[in-house]
Amino acid sequence: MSEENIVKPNPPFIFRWIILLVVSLAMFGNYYIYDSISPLADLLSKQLKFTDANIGLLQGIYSVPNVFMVLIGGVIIDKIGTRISTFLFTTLCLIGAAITASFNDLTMMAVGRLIFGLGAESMIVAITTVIGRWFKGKQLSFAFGLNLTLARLGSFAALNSPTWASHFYSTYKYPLLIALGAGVISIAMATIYWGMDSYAEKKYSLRPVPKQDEFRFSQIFDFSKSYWFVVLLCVTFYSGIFPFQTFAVKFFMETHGTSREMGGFLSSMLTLSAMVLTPLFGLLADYIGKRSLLMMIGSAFLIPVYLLMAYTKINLYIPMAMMGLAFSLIPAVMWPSVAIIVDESKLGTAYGLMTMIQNIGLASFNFIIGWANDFSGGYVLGMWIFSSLGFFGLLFAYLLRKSEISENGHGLEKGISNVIDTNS
Ligand SMILES: C[C@H](NC(=O)[C@@H](N)CCCCN)C(=O)O
Repeated sequence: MSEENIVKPNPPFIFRWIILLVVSLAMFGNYYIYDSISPLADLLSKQLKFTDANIGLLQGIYSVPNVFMVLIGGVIIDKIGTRISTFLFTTLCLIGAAITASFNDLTMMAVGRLIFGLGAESMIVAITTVIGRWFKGKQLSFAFGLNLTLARLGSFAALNSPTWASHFYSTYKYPLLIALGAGVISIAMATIYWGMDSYAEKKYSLRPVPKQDEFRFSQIFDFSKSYWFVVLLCVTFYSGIFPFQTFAVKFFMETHGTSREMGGFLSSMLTLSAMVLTPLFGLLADYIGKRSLLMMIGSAFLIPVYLLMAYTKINLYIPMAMMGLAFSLIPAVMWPSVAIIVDESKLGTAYGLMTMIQNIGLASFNFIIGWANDFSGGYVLGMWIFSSLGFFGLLFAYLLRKSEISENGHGLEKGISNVIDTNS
């Protein structure tokens, strides 16, 4: 019998979950490297005399290549496959982390962060494609939720490294070497994934990699108003979170007198709450619908938190818990909303475009806030900028709701409970 005629069995159940674990650990390393700068900010400014604008540059430059890269990253993944592309993008992350850890001048450290950024976002897209391939028609949303939880564990570990790796915080260099170690974990996992996926292709019957429409500029004009409100909310929301985290530890230390350990822990509260609550809020939204309303509530939480921290001596757990709620609620509802609003054939373009615009915001606001801190000699101006971003987020979520409850709505406000009601 020829090899083509042999009917291959489906992969065993456990194989799929091991693949998920392996690629999620690769993403753990990616998120660790991304968040390794913020707990170091005060050391960089003391030992290397970096300004806040320099620190903003180190974080913001990650996003610069992604303004172009995420769009072509999808095409590369389609062309060369998920195994090679995951390995290639992860290698870029590792090289970037190695360069950042090897130099002590701003230019070369920034080049390292740029190369890391070049690989990191496309690596996330490649891993998302892997999960889509292995879990489509199975427990896809749950698998994505677990993947994000393990990835955020990387952020959590990095932000709390001043506690569990306190001995290494005598110089900025050692924590960057730990981040390089996280990159080594990523490349090891990308290699194991390559081996497992090749083995599975020979032994088992697998779904083909789902093809997405290639990006065509004209498609942008086909997207609905609701899609654009989600994109605008995405860019304002994430610009109010990730660039805040860039300076958070230094801000807590200098303005609220916390230790570096405590500052790192407070910042990681966002990540911790998102690890636990994001899948739960996802379930809530699936059940009750009301997605734009939930995004309005999440945005409303954000507006006062920065001003509370800038002007009062409030217990920092309170604003950070409010921010943590927003950081759990909005992503849980926002990313899946795109799949409801946009036609499946354009989903790749829709997510690519959204991530591209998100990265424009992340780059700009890391630079702007760093500059604002240096210019004003404090953090109040930056906190007003963040609070305004919260206000615009609320406005876009409100406009989204208006559009969704009109006759042009896409069903964002409908949940499983409505379907049950209608059917009963
Ligand atoms: C799902 C979402 N991911 C992103 O926003 C990425 N484009 C950027 C991740 C930056 C590294 N922490 C998220 O993490 O909420």
